[in-house]
Amino acid sequence: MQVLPIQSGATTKECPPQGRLIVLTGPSGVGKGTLMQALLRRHPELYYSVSVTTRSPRLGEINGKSYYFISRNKFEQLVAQGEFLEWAEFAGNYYGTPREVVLDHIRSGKLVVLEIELEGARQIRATFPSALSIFILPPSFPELENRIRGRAQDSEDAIARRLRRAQAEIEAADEFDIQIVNDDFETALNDIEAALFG
Ligand SMILES: Nc1nc2c(ncn2[C@@H]2O[C@H](COP(=O)(O)OP(=O)(O)O)[C@@H](O)[C@H]2O)c(=O)[nH]1
Ligand SMILES: Nc1ncnc2c1ncn2[C@@H]1O[C@H](COP(=O)(O)OP(=O)(O)O)[C@@H](O)[C@H]1O
Repeated sequence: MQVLPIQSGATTKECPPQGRLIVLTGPSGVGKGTLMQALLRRHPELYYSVSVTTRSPRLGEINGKSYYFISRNKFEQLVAQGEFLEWAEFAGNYYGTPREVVLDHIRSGKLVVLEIELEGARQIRATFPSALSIFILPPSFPELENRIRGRAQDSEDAIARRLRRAQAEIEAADEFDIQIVNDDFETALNDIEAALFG
């Protein structure tokens, strides 16, 4: 007996585009931002959600591109108005994902990618069970410290806070759908692509 394919190409084309939320998380300094930039360069069709933060801009960061930089008062006002899909406090600053713009892009069929810390990623897992969550791991803890120091953009105090938090974050890796070790950069990038498009 001949087995026919279940779906023809024509049927697939008639389906409405399927939007999805993708979450990239992992400890500070593991390379999430660098991986995300490379991913966006290779796949301009992805929609990257620019977060809102109360942290001060680093050298070269542009308001509206890296983050929307706002005051704590303003952030708290936005929280009270329910403007965030998720938000968290990290190393003394607030970070949040704007709700409406993300939902609009998912509704219009886009793959929407978030690069956020652990607490926010947990909130997304709870509220969006269909989201794909990817946890990026460092090859080792000393290498993570090297990367944070190598970036040379944080004070000693901020580095210490990030490292303390990183240990606990790494222990949460298994809560997420996929774990990828960012040792060789190209390999890690290919692994993310495989998770998204493979
Ligand atoms: N929950 C949450 N975390 C965010 C958001 N935007 C960025 N983060 C995370 O906040 C942490 C600190 O970010 P940042 O100050 O830019 O430092 P870096 O990513 O460690 O270089 C990182 O783990 C980011 O992924 C957000 O909208 N929500
Ligand atoms: N696979 C890798 N091997 C070596 N260094 C890396 C790798 N991936 C990222 N880095 C470097 O590590 C540092 C931290 O990366 P970053 O993307 O800022 O991390 P995060 O966004 O997770 O805080 C940067 O200097 C970046 O160039």
